[in-house]
Amino acid sequence: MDEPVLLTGAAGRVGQAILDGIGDDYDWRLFDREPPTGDTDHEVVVGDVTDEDAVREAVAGAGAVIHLAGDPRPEAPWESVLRNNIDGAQTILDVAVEEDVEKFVFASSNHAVGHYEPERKPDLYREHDDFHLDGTELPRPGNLYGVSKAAGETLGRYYHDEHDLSFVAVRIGNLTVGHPPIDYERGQAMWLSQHDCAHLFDCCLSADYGYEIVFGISDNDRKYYSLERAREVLGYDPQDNSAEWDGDEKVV
Ligand SMILES: NC(=O)C1=CN([C@@H]2O[C@H](COP(=O)(O)OP(=O)(O)OC[C@H]3O[C@@H](n4cnc5c(N)ncnc54)[C@H](O)[C@@H]3O)[C@@H](O)[C@H]2O)C=CC1
Ligand SMILES: O=C1O[C@H](COP(=O)(O)O)[C@@H](O)[C@H](O)[C@H]1O
Repeated sequence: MDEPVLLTGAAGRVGQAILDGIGDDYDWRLFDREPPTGDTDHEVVVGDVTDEDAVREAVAGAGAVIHLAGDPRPEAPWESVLRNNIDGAQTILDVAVEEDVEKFVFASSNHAVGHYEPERKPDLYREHDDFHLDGTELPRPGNLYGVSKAAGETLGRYYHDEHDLSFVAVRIGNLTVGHPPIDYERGQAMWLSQHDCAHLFDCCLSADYGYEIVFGISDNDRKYYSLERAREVLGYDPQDNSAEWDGDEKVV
């Protein structure tokens, strides 16, 4: 991609994982309401994703947007997800279309489908269980944060259908850097390693697609999210698996 890639929420955990992995591979423009704490060689715009003027400055000339900025807390209150996640997503999608952005990558979440779990857990989190979600199922959010992520996916559907924007929602599992979550079966089922995270978002920038929903997890034996669509459409080829770890030690 010749044009800059706008990375919103760049100062956060997922943003850092992406920059650590593929920071040298694109011409990045970073956007966050928090100024970067360390030195960066990348262009930086500080602003709020609900501020249309700041968003326009950030989006102008970008070929693609990875939109991470938002409230990531599963327990976040409605006021916060309404503003930061739903209004923020609509603001930047609208500007992205006006500014002729080609691809829009949206950080959705496992919590958009969290209510498939209560009656199936804990078996669902174990290798022997064969229940899988594949991204074609209806959202069943497990909390208001999940509702905001389902709303972001639906906003993307609208901007794709109405304005032909290429849109992919990545339902990120549990990004944990260094090793999978310890003593947490749900987290091990949906672990996304730092390496696989950067690779997946790289795929989202390189592949051609119309509207997609994929799951953003590593190739964990315990997984109950299918990786087929991410493999087929994006060329995602995850290298990590929480089963290869015993606590914080890699044993395979
Ligand atoms: N970390 C994870 O395992 C998962 C993350 N996600 C999603 O990925 C995205 C990034 O998550 P993390 O990096 O973990 O969160 P984080 O809290 O570490 O980073 C979010 C960044 O967005 C910025 N931000 C928040 N609201 C903003 C606003 N209104 N305007 C401008 N900047 C704003 C914050 O300053 C922060 O730097 C979020 O949308 C989250 O919902 C989804 C599933 C799992
Ligand atoms: O969407 C998110 O999901 C992960 C995993 O959820 P959890 O409830 O099993 O911890 C969470 O860690 C992350 O903060 C959140 O943004």
